[in-house]
Amino acid sequence: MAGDADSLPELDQEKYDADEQVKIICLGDSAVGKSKLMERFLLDEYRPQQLSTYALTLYKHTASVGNKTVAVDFWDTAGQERFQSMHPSYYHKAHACIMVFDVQRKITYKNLTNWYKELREYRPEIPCCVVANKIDADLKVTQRSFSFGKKQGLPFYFVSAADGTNVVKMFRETIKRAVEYKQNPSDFMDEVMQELENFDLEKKEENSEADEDGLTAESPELA
Ligand SMILES: Nc1nc2c(ncn2[C@@H]2O[C@H](COP(=O)(O)OP(=O)(O)OP(=O)(O)O)[C@@H](O)[C@H]2O)c(=O)[nH]1
Ligand SMILES: [Mg+2]
Repeated sequence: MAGDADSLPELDQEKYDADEQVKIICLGDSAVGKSKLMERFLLDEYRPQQLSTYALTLYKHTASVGNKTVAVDFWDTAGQERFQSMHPSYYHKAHACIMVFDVQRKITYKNLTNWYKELREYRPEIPCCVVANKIDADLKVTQRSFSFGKKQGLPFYFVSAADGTNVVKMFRETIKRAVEYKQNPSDFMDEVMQELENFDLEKKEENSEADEDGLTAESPELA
């Protein structure tokens, strides 16, 4: 389920037999609970102690959206200050973003501005949401209003990776928005990518139809 930088070649292998495939990234300062949220959603369990995420963890998940099977790649990385910003490949081809802060540390909320700015440099249009984590530690915070993202119309969730509040809802809605975005990209480059992907699929289908007819690319009939 979880991998690390060493298992990255896996990305190049044949993808799942899914109708759709999306990549969702997670941003936020160190220790806001990004990894715990993913663990909670994917494994539905929570281990209180963990070392900081070292480099990159890739979680693979299969979801159902409507009548479609969707293969989801969740990318999780350490948001440590020591990295300052993410490598561009982290953003590359992402279809949605989850931005997390810790309700107990104001600075992590302030830093959302920087994360958001960087996200928009690479991915100007992808759906994004703002997640206030660790509400189990102080339920009163849910009465406060956090205006970051309101102007941009970003969905906002109060969640807790520790007790699971709103975690499934937040992930499910994000997956749905990622799929919608992939199908109707508003970014020019993404439109091109989607066209190419459709073209590839059509080609594959044509080839497999030809195979069924006993024809292969080498067949003289196709020459
Ligand atoms: N009380 C409480 N603690 C939490 C919650 N989520 C995470 N934590 C704790 O916060 C710490 C950091 O969680 P991680 O998931 O490792 O944070 P991260 O954002 O992945 O951190 P990096 O990998 O360093 O970027 C851990 O000690 C968790 O146990 C939560 O919902 N409530
Ligand atoms: Mg982590």
